[in-house]
Amino acid sequence: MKITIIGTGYVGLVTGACLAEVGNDVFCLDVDQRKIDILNSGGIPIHEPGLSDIVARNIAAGRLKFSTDVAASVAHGEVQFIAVGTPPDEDGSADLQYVLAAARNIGRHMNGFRVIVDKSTVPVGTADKVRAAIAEELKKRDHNSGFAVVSNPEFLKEGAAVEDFMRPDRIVIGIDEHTPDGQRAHALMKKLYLPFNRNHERTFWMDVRSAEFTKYAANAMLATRISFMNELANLADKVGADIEAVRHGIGSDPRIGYNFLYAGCGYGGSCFPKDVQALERTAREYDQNLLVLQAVEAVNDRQKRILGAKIIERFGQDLSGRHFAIWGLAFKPNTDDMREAPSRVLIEQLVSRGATVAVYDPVAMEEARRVLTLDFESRPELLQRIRFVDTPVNALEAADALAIVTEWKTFRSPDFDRLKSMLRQPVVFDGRNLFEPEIMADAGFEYYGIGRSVKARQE
Ligand SMILES: NC(=O)C1=CN([C@@H]2O[C@H](COP(=O)(O)OP(=O)(O)OC[C@H]3O[C@@H](n4cnc5c(N)ncnc54)[C@H](O)[C@@H]3O)[C@@H](O)[C@H]2O)C=CC1
Ligand SMILES: O=C(O)[C@H]1O[C@H](OP(=O)(O)OP(=O)(O)OC[C@H]2O[C@@H](n3ccc(=O)[nH]c3=O)[C@H](O)[C@@H]2O)[C@H](O)[C@@H](O)[C@@H]1O
Repeated sequence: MKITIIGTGYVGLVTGACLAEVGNDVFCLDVDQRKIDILNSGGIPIHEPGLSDIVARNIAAGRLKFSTDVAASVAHGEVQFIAVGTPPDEDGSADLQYVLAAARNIGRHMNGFRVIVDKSTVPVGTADKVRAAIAEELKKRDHNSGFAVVSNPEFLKEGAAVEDFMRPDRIVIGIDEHTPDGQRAHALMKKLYLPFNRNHERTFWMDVRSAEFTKYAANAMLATRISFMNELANLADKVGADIEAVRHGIGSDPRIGYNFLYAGCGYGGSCFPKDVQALERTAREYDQNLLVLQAVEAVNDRQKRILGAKIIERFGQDLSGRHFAIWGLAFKPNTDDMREAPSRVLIEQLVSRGATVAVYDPVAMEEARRVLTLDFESRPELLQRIRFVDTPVNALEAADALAIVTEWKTFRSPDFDRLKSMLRQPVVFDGRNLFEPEIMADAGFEYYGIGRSVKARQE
């Protein structure tokens, strides 16, 4: 099938590459010339395991193209995926300007039946706005090709995006099928996703609004689990319980399960923070307050400061003359994405109190340098206190303590003797509970996990 993907970011690029991989002829559009140039010269603008192989293979096979040519992109695909960003607006609602710009472009150029698929995460009711934007442009041109707007939210995780797309838990498709155009869209979407349903049927067909809502409900539920555990972890620290033991104890109940219950230094990324806010905002438009989600957000804001708070409690409010090593900058492992990363909050907490930091991440160094330069644009003297180093060991030199923010696999089994000898004091703040408190204590470390206070248990 001929497919167009509008927006060649994390979701658009993965969707385009994976749909090409199963034999479709895919045209990827982006307004960012730099991104398109990188892709056309054989590069990949993001770090995503497995993606560069798929992209290279499908470019070579002639099934995957990248361009900034809007008219050509609309002419290409009978199915047009909108996968542009939906960042938070000032009031927390999803900013739909990119989605609606994409829709208007389709209306301006289409010359035949088109299925427009909202892949971006968009609030309930957005498909109606997309439909209206396209209809308005068609009216201006006095043109009346048929079209249908479909919701097909994406559930992939960064760092595992290719695997998640190729082997999804579920495919959610919302179509209002009461029109012939809707029925035609159903047939096309069914054909498109056939290769992903071979092992067993994974598609859930529903109305458009329910599909739009499903995406927010999924992210809100996952964020809730994390904040719930983080809040309990902070209590566990006080009462001398071990949140990891508690996770095992409750996760064994199949109604609860083990996944997404890891306490840590807060969730980041481009999606949980903005999607929780956007759902709250939607509710307010309907005079409803989502009290649980308000708490989820507040707990997460506090949790992102938990490592800094523990460091301040240990070393005092004034950190001048102190130096800290930070391992992990990306918001999660296997990505270079720094959006809403907890590392940014910790770094700000430390350098604004006079400390210097040496920071290391296996893949996000370049992106971290870019993002932190922007974070400290108005306070360049604080940026001077950040040293970017090229190995985890180099970060440790003369540090008063090590703080771990991202659970990269390479951090899991360090040479503890070397670690101890390089740190000025053997103090470790583990924001992702990578290590066992008892083992760390036996090895002579002063160890602070999240919800795993050994000290409290020993007292
Ligand atoms: N990043 C993730 O893991 C996931 C993201 N989502 C959702 O997917 C959507 C996209 O997210 P990302 O891929 O992370 O965003 P992104 O920021 O990586 O990519 C968006 C791309 O759209 C391009 N763009 C903007 N306006 C355009 C236009 N009018 N025409 C063509 N291209 C245009 C931008 O230049 C950018 O390259 C968001 O709604 C997000 O919530 C959903 C599931 C997972
Ligand atoms: O809508 C989206 O963009 C995506 O958002 C998340 O994916 P992602 O943000 O890529 O990464 P996650 O693995 O969900 O991690 C998000 C954050 O939560 C944190 N986390 C995750 C799990 C956990 O148990 N504890 C915890 O603190 C991670 O460290 C990370 O900062 C969802 O998992 C995807 O299903 C969804 O498609």
